[in-house]
Amino acid sequence: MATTDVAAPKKTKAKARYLKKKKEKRKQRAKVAKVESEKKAKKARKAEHVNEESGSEDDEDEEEEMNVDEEPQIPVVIEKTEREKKKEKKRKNLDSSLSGKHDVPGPEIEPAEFELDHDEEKEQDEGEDIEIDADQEPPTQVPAEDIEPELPLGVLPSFPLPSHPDAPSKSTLALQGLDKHITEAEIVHPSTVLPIPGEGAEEGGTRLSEKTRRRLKDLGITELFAVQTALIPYLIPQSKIERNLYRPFDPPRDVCVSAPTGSGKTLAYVLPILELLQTRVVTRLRALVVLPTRDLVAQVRETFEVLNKGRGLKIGSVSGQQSFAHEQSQLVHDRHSDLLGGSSKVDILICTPGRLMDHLLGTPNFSLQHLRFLVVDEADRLLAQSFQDWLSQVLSAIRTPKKPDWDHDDTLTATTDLSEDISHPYPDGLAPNNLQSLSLPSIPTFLHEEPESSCQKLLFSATLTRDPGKIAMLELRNPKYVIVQGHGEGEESTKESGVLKVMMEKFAMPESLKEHMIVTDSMKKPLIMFHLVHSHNVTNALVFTKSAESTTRLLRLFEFFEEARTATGQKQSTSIIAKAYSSDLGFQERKTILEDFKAQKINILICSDLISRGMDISHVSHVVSYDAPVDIRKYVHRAGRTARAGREGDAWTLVEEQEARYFKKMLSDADHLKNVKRMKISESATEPLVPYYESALDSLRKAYARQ
Ligand SMILES: Nc1ncnc2c1ncn2[C@@H]1O[C@H](COP(=O)(O)OP(=O)(O)OP(=O)(O)O)[C@@H](O)[C@H]1O
Repeated sequence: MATTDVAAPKKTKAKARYLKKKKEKRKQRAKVAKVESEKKAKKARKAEHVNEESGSEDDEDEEEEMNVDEEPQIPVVIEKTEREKKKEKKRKNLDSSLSGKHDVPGPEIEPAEFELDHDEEKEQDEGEDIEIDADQEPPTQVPAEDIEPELPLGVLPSFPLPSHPDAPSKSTLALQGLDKHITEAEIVHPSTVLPIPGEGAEEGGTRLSEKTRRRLKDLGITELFAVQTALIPYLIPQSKIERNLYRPFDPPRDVCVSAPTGSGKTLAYVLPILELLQTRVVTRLRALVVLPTRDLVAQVRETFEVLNKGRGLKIGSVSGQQSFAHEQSQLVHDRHSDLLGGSSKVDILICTPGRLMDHLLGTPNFSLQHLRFLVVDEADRLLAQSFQDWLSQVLSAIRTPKKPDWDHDDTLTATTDLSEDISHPYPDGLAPNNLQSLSLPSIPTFLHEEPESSCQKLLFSATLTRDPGKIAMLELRNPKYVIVQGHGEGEESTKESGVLKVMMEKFAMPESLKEHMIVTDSMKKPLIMFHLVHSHNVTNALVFTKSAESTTRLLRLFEFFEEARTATGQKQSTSIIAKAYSSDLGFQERKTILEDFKAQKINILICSDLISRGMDISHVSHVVSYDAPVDIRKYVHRAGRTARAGREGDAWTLVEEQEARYFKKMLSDADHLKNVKRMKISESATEPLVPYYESALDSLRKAYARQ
């Protein structure tokens, strides 16, 4: 008994409280004061009796005992109905079998023994109750409805069996253990804009110089978009001191940005880089922009060049598009002597991670030690690529060189021979980052702080990674998160909900995008696509397939279809010009095709996912996912090739019947299913095109048979 009492103190307390309440009610029902006094008298007599037997008992225990042993005992037993007796017996058995606490066999129970047990318990609990507020609610583990009020006295109430607590919701889990910087993210509504004041006016909060504002106006840009409103003034500090390129003892915070496709992320980093670097005196490599594909490198370089006009900063790119030796000659002045701090022909370098690694390891005097900005665009994609461990190599190359070891004679003995590794040339002693590291110990200084690299990392994506491991790899310094995120009707817009959406991969899409899915038989997919193109007069579209090979096959079928259609049936209608765009083509060929598409000499680009990320072709009115994307990130980036910069756009996805369930689940997990409407195409709608389609299939079969 003793051990069980110790093992279950809470249970005992709850029971005691229940019994106490019951007793209070009973007291209130006492109508006659006379009966009360009689009871007290009897109690006193009983107290004497008990004290003689077992030492001191308090008043309440005595009262309880009296109720059972003395006068009321017999009437209570008599008044019990058959049902109550059965219930009592059942309960005793249940209690004893569940907890073993009341080890009393049901039928042979001795009332006296039972009362004694009960009183012992009560005695203990009354003592505890002194510290507890009498009005206190019963403990949650014993809900009031579980206690049956008609239980006879002396019968312990049953307690609910232990049960599993409810599993935490997905949203609770997504927010658990999040870095505090993420929970403190700045949430910006996509409709936020900041007008750019014209020439002669104040900068109007944009922090942009007059030169830049003039250039933007020439390009037709009159206001900053949401992501730019949040980022440009933040990255261009107001005070002159803070605009210093290097602040080794007060380095800038890193920034992570999640904003929808086509929302203007590129200008959000291009403009601050150009503004801050224009004060530089000598050319050093100060900004490095890393992108996942050559096509994107070419696109971003163009944006830099357009905005750099009249500023004189030198911009370069390396992506393997030219020979390695040629790229080397574009990057550094001198590849043959060891130069302090390396040498650079460019202020800004735009590159792919693979080629960057080649130069870091193979181009003498190519150094990242003057880097002020490291931009990782399409960050989630780049972090998924290992490419010779590019990220850790880059991070180690931008770190402030370690203080050399000084021996007791004040002679310099560097711990490592820095000249050994061509990728890390001798540190430039004059670079503000390094001044402290090269100071002689004999010069007294009160500064004990180690200088830090002033390199600011800027990460961008429409589908920012939520993987804490990947984020940790970046070694971010006090990162500021900016999330451009709207909210649906009836949804509350709080910081928490914005963060939650990104963490649960509920990515924001452009508000001007209309999305549809068409569930179809796989055999009819080409016919459906041709029908969509013709019935909606689509003349500027990207059609995504799952591979370079499917791209070629679909293009050939489409060309045969157009041939058949224009040759026989609809003589008046002009043929739609389509071209393939995939990794099967060389870079120059792709470049020419892209230029023709931008010039609208080509109507439809049938492409692989090579251009599903980042490519900015403003006039794309439709995106067709001919093969349904298999993950939500791919869906977001493909669809995001249209409806850019606030323009209207349609995204259609053809879903084969057997894929429909998976596709819908993918959208539903991203809380996006409601945004994608179902489009039904009847047989009669496609019927007029069937003869051309059949003829095209026949031609394709023959063409493949010839090969
Ligand atoms: N403030 C602005 N006013 C007008 N047009 C703008 C503005 N900012 C950017 N744009 C235009 O919006 C288009 C999309 O910009 P950008 O390519 O930077 O989008 P993004 O957010 O990087 O998209 P993605 O995630 O797909 O790479 C570009 O054509 C760009 O010129």
